[in-house]
Amino acid sequence: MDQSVPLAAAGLGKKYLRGWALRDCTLSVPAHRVVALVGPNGAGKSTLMGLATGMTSATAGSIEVFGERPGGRGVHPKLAFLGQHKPLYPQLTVAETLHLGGRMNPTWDQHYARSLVERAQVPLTAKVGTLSGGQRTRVALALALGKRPELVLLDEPLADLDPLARQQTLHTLVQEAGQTGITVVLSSHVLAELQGVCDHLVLLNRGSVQLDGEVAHLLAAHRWLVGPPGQQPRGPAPVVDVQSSARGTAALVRAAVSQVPEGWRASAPSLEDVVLAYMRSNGEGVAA
Ligand SMILES: Nc1ncnc2c1ncn2[C@@H]1O[C@H](COP(=O)(O)OP(=O)(O)OP(=O)(O)O)[C@@H](O)[C@H]1O
Repeated sequence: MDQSVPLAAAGLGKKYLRGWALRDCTLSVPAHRVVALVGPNGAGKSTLMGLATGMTSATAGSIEVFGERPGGRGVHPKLAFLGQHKPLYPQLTVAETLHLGGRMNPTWDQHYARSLVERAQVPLTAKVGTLSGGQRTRVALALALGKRPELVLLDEPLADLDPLARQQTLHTLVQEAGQTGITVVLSSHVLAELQGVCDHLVLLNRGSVQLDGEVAHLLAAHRWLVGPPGQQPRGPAPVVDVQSSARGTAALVRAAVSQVPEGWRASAPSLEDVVLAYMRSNGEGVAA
């Protein structure tokens, strides 16, 4: 029971009738970080968030939010969750929605919630049902953050936004996280936009944790090697994934800069390169 750790799981498993959605997951989300939760469709990201909020219960192992097991008293008071389907009433105005948020949350900060929608230029008098997808997301985000949580779980909150709205919403989120010190866990399939936004990464694959660490450490621990076609890089560096074509071979390896095999060129991978290589290795890549 460590109350300073926003989210921790040990041997966590969730089994549905069709099989295990999560299996033997052990992870610890550090405080004051923006954490990317990534993985292919069906990897177990939403299931993990459902377990953290107490919406569903574990079949095996344990999960704790600030040292407490979810369930019983409802969502932990320090936790806010925003799911793929934003829980907004279309017939209410934005101002009424925020008012309702205040009635439902004892820790509500009306001034802050209002400033978030105003900064996003969402009209307070507009009915929620008339807003664009992007505007609705900003209202839902204000509802989540207005509760002044210490941990926010966002399950693909940007999925229905255009690229500019995604960028602006992410920017707001990171800015708020930096200023308030909250921990944000954000699931997303758009890997390219996570670099520079997230400082910690958890990759789920087939219900298990495949990568879990600081983004800077993960990037420093991998190299992208390009070499002759039809060859594998030789040397001590463990290979995560290799892709070959008539033009050459590209491999992601776990290695420091100095360990470059002869005939190969090394470069720094992007976060997207690293995540995709581990996803392609289908759970069999070398764990970082
Ligand atoms: N209520 C449920 N009943 C039965 N199986 C479920 C249920 N919810 C999820 N699953 C299964 O559990 C697995 C993990 O699903 P989950 O929604 O957690 O994955 P995800 O990583 O969030 O996927 P996506 O990226 O597609 O949203 C999938 O195989 C899914 O079919």
